[in-house]
Amino acid sequence: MHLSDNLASTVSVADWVRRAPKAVLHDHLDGGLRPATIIELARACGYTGLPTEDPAELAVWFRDAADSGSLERYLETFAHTCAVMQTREALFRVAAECAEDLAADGVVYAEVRYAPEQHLAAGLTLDEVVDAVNEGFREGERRTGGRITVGTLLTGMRHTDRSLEIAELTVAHRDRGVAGFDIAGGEVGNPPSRHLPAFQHLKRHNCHFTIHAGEAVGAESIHEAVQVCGAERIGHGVRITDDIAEDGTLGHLAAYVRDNRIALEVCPTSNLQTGAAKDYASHPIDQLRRLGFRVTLNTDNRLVSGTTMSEEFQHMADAFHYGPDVFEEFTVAAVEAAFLPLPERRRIIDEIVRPGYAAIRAAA
Ligand SMILES: O=c1[nH]cnc2c1ncn2[C@@H]1O[C@H](CO)[C@@H](O)[C@H]1O
Ligand SMILES: [Zn+2]
Repeated sequence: MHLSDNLASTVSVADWVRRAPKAVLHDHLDGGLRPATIIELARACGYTGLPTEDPAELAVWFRDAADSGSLERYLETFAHTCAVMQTREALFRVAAECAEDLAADGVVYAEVRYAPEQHLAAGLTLDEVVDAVNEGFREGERRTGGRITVGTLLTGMRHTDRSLEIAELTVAHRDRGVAGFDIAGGEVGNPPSRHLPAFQHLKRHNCHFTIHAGEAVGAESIHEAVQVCGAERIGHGVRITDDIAEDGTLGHLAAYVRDNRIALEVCPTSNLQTGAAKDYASHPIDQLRRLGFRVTLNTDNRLVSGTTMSEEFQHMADAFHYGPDVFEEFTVAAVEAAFLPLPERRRIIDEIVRPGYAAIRAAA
């Protein structure tokens, strides 16, 4: 089946869904650019590889090209976005617009990730990349009048050998806009344990990290991420269902993940595109939430997956008849699992998330 028909740009989003306060923990900076910005940046830097110079066509191109049933092909599309994100100005602009776009969608807290090593082609240093992105996010927060708080996660790529360096970069920039670390990229053949020195460095420095696992590879990848590497959250993690019997009985790994409240950063539309799930209605998110897992709902890549937080919410509302209570649960779960100091998490939940959902219920 070609999945485009299911994809987000065709969904009609209810007004309350747009207004609902949201938190996103899993959103890639280089997977969420505005199409018109890519085209302008490509002209400015002389990149001639774009498949089209029409913004609407470009948006459709990304979504369709990524809609392949394979994670590897999904990831190929990032060559175009990374190509235009090589200067201080480009990184600043993309980050500022990211904050604006998320805030306009009702997102009040975001952790946005990217791989600094993919932005060195025009001569920036790793530190300059991180500074440019952070400054862009501060500018974006300002433009939204403080309606959103954004932290970043620095991603090491699974197929390269720079993860320790990126872990060191994370520690160096912590408390200055960087909230934690992540590992991403093709999962097959690149188990997280390859990057053990990076995780050990982060642990030694009491630094937060999440790992993409259980997307293209099954439960063994999640086991490594949690038990060998020590991940606090799991990117995707949907294939934890490999360790859950038909009748809902949990195996030891699934029980460990649930009972330790290890958050799953679930991204339904992305899962449909990469073949990690068949369709929205059979997506394991509902089963996982019923079994008591700490489930969070995320975009993964707004451009590449043709989605937004509101659209992910709406797809789940359509598939599982979720109302405000379930979205409040997902949002509180996300803030509880955020790489933020506990008082700050509590403030966002008590002062923004709970009152926002109370207002939605009162208006219904
Ligand atoms: O769902 C995903 N699984 C694995 N890797 C991903 C996913 N989405 C994006 N990236 C990879 O992460 C890099 C840094 O942001 C992107 O360039 C892309 O290669
Ligand atoms: Zn991802």
